[in-house]
Amino acid sequence: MSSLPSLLGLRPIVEAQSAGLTKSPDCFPSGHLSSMLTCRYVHRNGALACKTALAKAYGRASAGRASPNRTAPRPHLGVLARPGKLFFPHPPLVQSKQGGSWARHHQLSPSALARTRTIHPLHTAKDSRMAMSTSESAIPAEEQARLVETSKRLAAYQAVKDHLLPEYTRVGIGSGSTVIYVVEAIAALGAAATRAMTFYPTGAQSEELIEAAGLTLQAINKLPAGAQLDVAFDGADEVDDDLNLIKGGGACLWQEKIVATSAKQFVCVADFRKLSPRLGTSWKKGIPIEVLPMAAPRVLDELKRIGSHNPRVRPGLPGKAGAIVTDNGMWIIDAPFTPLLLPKDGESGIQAGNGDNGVWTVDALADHLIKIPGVAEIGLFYGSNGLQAASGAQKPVAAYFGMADGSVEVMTAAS
Ligand SMILES: O=C(CO)[C@H](O)[C@H](O)COP(=O)(O)O
Repeated sequence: MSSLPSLLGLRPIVEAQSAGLTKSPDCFPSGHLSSMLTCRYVHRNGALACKTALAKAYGRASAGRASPNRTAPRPHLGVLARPGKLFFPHPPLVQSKQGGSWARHHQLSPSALARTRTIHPLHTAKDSRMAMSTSESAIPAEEQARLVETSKRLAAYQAVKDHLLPEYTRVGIGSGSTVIYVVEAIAALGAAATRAMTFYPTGAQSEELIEAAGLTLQAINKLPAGAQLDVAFDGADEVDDDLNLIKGGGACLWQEKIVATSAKQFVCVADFRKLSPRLGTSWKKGIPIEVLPMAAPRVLDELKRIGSHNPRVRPGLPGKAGAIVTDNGMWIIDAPFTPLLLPKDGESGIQAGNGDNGVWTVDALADHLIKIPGVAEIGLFYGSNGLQAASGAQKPVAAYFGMADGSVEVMTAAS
């Protein structure tokens, strides 16, 4: 039997693009969301629908059969492939505005939904049924891991397609496993497209990625005074309804924040596991905080005082005995908190989110953490986004999520 990723068509999409297949011009608006688009891949002459074209182009039986007139089913957002449906044994917890108690749900808020559209690079009824019937027990671990990789790659290619314009010359490249696919997508554009571009890394890993892809590398401190990056791409550990992020799972958060805030547009790329109504619901390891090693004990004391549950210096094992040391010679403390509220949660008057009983809004906690002596930078990306601030925004203008059904959901910032 074909593997799920091959049914989802990841490689075919990538190969289709390099083989000259293009997206169908007849993308059509869906009935579910006004901005939702469903797209198909076709030959240049437009004669064949996606899967037929791919099977012919690559002789891959796994690309499946499709009638030329087949159109993709339109998934109902919030039902298909929500985080928690597939892989999280304990669904994310979100504070219910109505009852004031903790209620389980996976839905985006209406305002987040209104800012979300779904793109189906390649999608069949069969894929859709598979995604819907999938549960954590139904898919072997190896297949789950491949599905996640597929999702990351789909999101990366779509984000690069939408946000890397040919005239851009300065591009930020973040860190982590998803960014590998961002660099892959950029390199796939070819030397002619990227020759005039310079790429600015967020640490040792992305430096290597840029060099290995044959792209031009430049340190962020060489960005001329007053200049900005045209765009920066980076991953995230968790993304909430308002596009606040937790970052730093790979211990690169300090340089990541410098690069993100140096960009006119910061674009986040992730897989479906990262989409979360409130920060701290699915990412349970805590908020990464980069600290001066000598200050770590005092920072830990303060974190406990303000309600963090068991904050810890991140260990370097198995690779290194003792604490992890960042690219900047610092340590990382991971500080778990009760899921972080948004301003709209406070409007109900149920929770103030000012730290009482350890319950914080994202902004209030971030403002407090960054002022603790010895804290170099925090892994909360918050505040205004690139549409609201002329420069220096930490939040992305858009977050791309590769979904388990082979679609890409794009959540855009409010202006
Ligand atoms: O913030 C980061 C590293 O400091 C990464 O962007 C974040 O951890 C996501 O990583 P991945 O793409 O591997 O899931």
